[in-house]
Amino acid sequence: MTESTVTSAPSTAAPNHGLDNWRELAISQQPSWQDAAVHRSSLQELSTLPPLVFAGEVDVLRERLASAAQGKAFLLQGGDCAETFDGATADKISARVKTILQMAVVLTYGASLPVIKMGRMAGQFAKPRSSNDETREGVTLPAYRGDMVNGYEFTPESRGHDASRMVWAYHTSASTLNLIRAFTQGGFADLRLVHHWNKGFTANPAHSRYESLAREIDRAVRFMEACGADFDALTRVEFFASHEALLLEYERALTRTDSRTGLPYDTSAHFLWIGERTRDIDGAHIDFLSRVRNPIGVKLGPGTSPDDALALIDKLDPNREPGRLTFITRMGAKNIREKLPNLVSRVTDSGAQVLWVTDPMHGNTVTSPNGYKTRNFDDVMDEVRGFFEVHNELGTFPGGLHVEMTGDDVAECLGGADPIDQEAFLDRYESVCDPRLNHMQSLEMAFLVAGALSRR
Ligand SMILES: O=C[C@H](O)[C@H](O)COP(=O)(O)O
Ligand SMILES: C=C(OP(=O)(O)O)C(=O)O
Ligand SMILES: [Mn+2]
Repeated sequence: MTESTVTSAPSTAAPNHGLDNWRELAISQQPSWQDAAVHRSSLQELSTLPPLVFAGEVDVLRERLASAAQGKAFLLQGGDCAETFDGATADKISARVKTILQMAVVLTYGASLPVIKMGRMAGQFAKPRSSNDETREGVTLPAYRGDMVNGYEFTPESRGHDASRMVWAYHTSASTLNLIRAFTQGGFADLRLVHHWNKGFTANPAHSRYESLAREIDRAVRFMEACGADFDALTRVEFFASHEALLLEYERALTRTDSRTGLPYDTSAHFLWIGERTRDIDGAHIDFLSRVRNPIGVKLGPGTSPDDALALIDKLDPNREPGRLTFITRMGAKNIREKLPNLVSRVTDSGAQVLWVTDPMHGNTVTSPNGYKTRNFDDVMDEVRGFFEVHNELGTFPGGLHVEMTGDDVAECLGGADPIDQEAFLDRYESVCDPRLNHMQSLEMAFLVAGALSRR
């Protein structure tokens, strides 16, 4: 692993690589901190804390993503819509990592490709919102913007924007990442163990339609065993951390100069993405992320024109560097077959090679009749199918899946083979922002996607 130097105060770091240009540009979705002194001291503290990831790991990820862009690997990126500080417990973190590892084994089999495992974890604490405020029973307060900004509790104190939460987010990210590293390096990721967990999924009669694929995987594992495969070498996996780079002050304070290359890396995570609401081509987010060496994602909604996509490539990946840029499309099941082909064709014709990933969640959000923000499992799967159809038709690579999911038995998305109905929301809806696939729905999606990948 490579050492990165730790700069003292970011604003005085030299050379600066234009890392503060964003401060002069239009910026949206930022907090209004209530206490200037706390704001100053929090950023000062963040700028001296150790990096959360190392530049060498970030470089490895860029290589992995480059192979996914060429159809030689597949990205699985998943986790909460919004992580919470209270939710950073051993049980919840292990359940999420476990579910991602289980999904990855199924996808590896289906795709016959390495699966790059990445959590929306260890830093996914800031949320862009459609509205600045929330009204409940006649009382209006600032909207919840993620634990890095304010609390979910609906009181004026909790909803105030408190900059010390950025430091809290750093420490929660550090402890989450530490546990993820321990699990994925310490034996928890053993292929035999993960395979054993997956047997629990098909034991449920509701999942009998997935039995034949599960049996095939079982036979493959036995075949490996019979051939004398070294299972002890399969007890560790690479696992990368990612989040939306929304609060640029936080990202800036954790950006450090790599001592090997002298180049800036945002050490808050391996991979950062820019959301649909903050990808203004002349805005602050695009400018800042264009200047760090990490692989970058951009969410593309149904309103994205091919020219928008080409302009993003020019800004974020001017050298057309393999693995640098990932487009995460979130068109909605109704739009994807109409909107995606032109986008992909124009980008492909331009000679750029980006990694195409589907986020089948954010274009399919609806309100249930009993008032919960939800998604239908069938709509989510329809968008995934549309994504594969479009890429198959064009001969391009459907390179990955980006999902909001949890390892817990929550009820937030409707449907699935063992269906969740809206009545279940009353007891088991836990998300503080968008609805997530629960453990079983996540595995079901992996089985369905594995089927699609194996038919390619
Ligand atoms: O996760 C994405 C956004 O933060 C979320 O969908 C916004 O939700 P809202 O429309 O309820 O603000
Ligand atoms: C905010 C998110 O998505 P989008 O930018 O696609 O709306 C998200 O991924 O939680
Ligand atoms: Mn979300």
